[in-house]
Amino acid sequence: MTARRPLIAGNWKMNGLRADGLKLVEGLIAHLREGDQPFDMLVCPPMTLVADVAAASTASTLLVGGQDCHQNEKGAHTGDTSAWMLKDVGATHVIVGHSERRADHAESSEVVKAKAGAAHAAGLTAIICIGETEDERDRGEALAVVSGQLLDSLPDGATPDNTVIAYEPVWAIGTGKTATPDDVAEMHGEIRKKAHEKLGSEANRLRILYGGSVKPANAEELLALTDVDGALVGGASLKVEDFWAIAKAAG
Ligand SMILES: O=C[C@H](O)COP(=O)(O)O
Repeated sequence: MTARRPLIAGNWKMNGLRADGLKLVEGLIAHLREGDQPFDMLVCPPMTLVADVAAASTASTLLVGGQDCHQNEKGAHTGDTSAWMLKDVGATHVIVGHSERRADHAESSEVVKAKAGAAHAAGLTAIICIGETEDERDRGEALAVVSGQLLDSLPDGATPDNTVIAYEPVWAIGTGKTATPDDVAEMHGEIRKKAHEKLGSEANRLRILYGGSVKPANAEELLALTDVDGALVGGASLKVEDFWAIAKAAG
């Protein structure tokens, strides 16, 4: 059995002015300094705060990431940010293919794959998000949709050291609904099985996070599942004590 260190990642989405973000990070760092923790903790603030949060975290174990990157290194892409720029200001990770970007910006798995490849080239770990809609689940297509997204979004050169997968059923995001532990266990098992097609036995080291209304009340049950190696948390990552309680559930 391969030991995988849990990753507890917070996606702040489009939330947080400078003072809020820095206060949140200060609270998390204070907790991290309480002692060695059996998990990695990552925050992904909005682009405006990545540099400040990274600077505030340098003397701690808190990791910092972006919420998206462009697939190119530089160029005429107004409003976009490259993986190299994130790396330059201290990020170590970047989320790609979040369902909100797939929906709001029509990002296909092909684009997500290119973004993950750019993240790797820049020296960042890509957190590739995959997940089915409620209609797809109702039609019995969840496993097929998620497997397809996984295989289509994983770039060549992906390894468990530069890639994390986040399974986020779209219908569970920000809704208070969570997939049942049985559904999550089945999906994560399937994702690992499919990952073997691309990564071979290295897939046993791949971290697969669950995301979708994770909160202190359900974290322990979800994080105890065999193939759940952490969480990608939205709303509850905006409160120090809630996010910390979720992380502690991983220990
Ligand atoms: O990236 C995080 C997910 O979209 C989950 O968000 P949520 O915890 O607010 O449901």
